[in-house]
Amino acid sequence: MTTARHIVALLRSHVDGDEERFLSVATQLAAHEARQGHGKLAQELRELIDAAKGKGATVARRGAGPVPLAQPKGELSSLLAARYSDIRLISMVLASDLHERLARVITEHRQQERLRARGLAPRRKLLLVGPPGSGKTMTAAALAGELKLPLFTVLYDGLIGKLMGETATRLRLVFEAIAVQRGVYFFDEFDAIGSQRSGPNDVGEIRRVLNSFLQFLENDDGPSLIVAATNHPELLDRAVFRRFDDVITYGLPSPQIARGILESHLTGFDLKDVDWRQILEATSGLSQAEVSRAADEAAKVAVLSETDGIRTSTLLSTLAERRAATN
Ligand SMILES: Nc1ncnc2c1ncn2[C@@H]1O[C@H](COP(=O)(O)OP(=O)(O)OP(=O)(O)O)[C@@H](O)[C@H]1O
Repeated sequence: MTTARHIVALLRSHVDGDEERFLSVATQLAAHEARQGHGKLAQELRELIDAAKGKGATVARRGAGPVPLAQPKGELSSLLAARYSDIRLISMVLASDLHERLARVITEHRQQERLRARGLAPRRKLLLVGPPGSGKTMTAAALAGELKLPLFTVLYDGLIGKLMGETATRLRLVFEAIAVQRGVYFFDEFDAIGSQRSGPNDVGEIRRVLNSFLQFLENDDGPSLIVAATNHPELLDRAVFRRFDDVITYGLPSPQIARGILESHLTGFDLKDVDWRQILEATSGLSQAEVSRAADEAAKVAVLSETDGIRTSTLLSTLAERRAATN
């Protein structure tokens, strides 16, 4: 191939976005120049090709694939449970303001290098507050799923020690992991840290654990997301709220959200006979989790009666069952 032909082939592979072909033609060009006795030029081309290959691999690692999941080892294995999540934000039925806040966290995380380059910090320490079953855990999983990051759930049984100072030492281990292994770290029932219900009944020790947590949280400047969730914000020290980049409040579902959850769980079933006014009245006071469960139960009834149609009476009874179960 002549050099002009090489240039045509290079441009064509560039236009087609065919990087492999682009690098292969560039390698042929380097060999061609070497044969012509242009050793220095050939060497320069080879170095550029090697650099381009390395860059391509880094981009592929960062952009496309999920961040590799290193299972916690040694003492960490009793402190963190690791998994991948395939939940996406779109799997959640959310009020638009809540959706926007979570989407903003995702965007800021994806663009964190751009933000950091201008001295700006992405939102990465979140406190989720709301009643049981309102979607806090699902949110942590959706953030991990969207960002292709492993989800690490902090295991309190392992974390909370009986001996003085033990909990703070283990917390340090968790924060060391947060700094080195990129992921979404989820502290569910966050009030367990520093509340009377958990550690030894020594108020001084409880205070120390909370202070350690706040100190570690403040010092952390790594690439991981830290998500804490609580059903009991009233148990949290006021100082805690300030240390998070965002405090996001969850509530019970509005009738519109409840309908969205029912419809999404009953995709593929015929809902034309459903009396939504009655159904939505019956969802009042139930959590997102209970509404989801009721939808799944109604789906099972339909499948087992070999029908695609969901009846109002079935949904009313599965919703009533969930209400009875929560009371
Ligand atoms: N916004 C939502 N959209 C769709 N389904 C939801 C939503 N929120 C919750 N769910 C359903 O409810 C289930 C339980 O929710 P989740 O575990 O996230 O609640 P939680 O707030 O973490 O509860 P807890 O405080 O008891 O841990 C989810 O697995 C999902 O099926």
